[in-house]
Amino acid sequence: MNVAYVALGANIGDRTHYLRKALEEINRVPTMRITSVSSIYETEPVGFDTDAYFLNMAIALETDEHAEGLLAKLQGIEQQLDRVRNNERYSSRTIDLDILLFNEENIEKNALCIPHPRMHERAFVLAPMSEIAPNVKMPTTGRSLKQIMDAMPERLKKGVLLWRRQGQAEEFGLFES
Ligand SMILES: Nc1ncnc2c1ncn2[C@@H]1O[C@H](COP(=O)(O)OP(=O)(O)OP(=O)(O)O)[C@@H](O)[C@H]1O
Ligand SMILES: Nc1nc2c(c(=O)[nH]1)N=C(CO)CN2
Repeated sequence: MNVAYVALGANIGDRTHYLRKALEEINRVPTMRITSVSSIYETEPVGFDTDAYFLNMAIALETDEHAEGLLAKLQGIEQQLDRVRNNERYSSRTIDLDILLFNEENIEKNALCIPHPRMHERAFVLAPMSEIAPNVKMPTTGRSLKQIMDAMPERLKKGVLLWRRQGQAEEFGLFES
């Protein structure tokens, strides 16, 4: 059994619909089981210019898939949930599912880098991750996610606001503790 952490992001369309559907679709795959779900944060877009704010969250899951298999399943769910890809570096999306960590593995392939190479500099990833995995360490540096979040400059954190607290989103079902 493998343990993976996945970041979810949505900034166009009915954002909560897409987050909820992504959680449902992940849990429907027989080889994947969600074990924790963070709060949802509303976050200022980072790295590209748009007025469409994101909803971001993170989940932990157990899976029998290896990392590439998990990526393929998550990409299938992105496609099913209206994700349109274009040639731009970053663009708005109905749903984004990124693998952050997979056990304590370091993977550096063209199509798959784990830990996710930009996770340590993204408050929209670290805020939800430091709720569900505060003591989990980056296999690269040995620093815990909470340590990294706490050390992050205020200017990077200020675009990340708690939007719906963990456990208070009944319609997600999965939030029930
Ligand atoms: N850890 C990872 N999780 C998901 N995709 C990854 C990962 N590492 C590499 N990739 C590759 O990145 C490609 C682009 O993914 P995507 O379009 O979701 O990027 P993005 O979310 O826009 O940007 P970012 O990677 O900065 O979050 C995917 O096709 C996938 O092969
Ligand atoms: N706030 C926010 N900004 C982003 C996000 C995201 O999920 N949230 N994802 C990106 C590419 O993955 C680029 N910028």
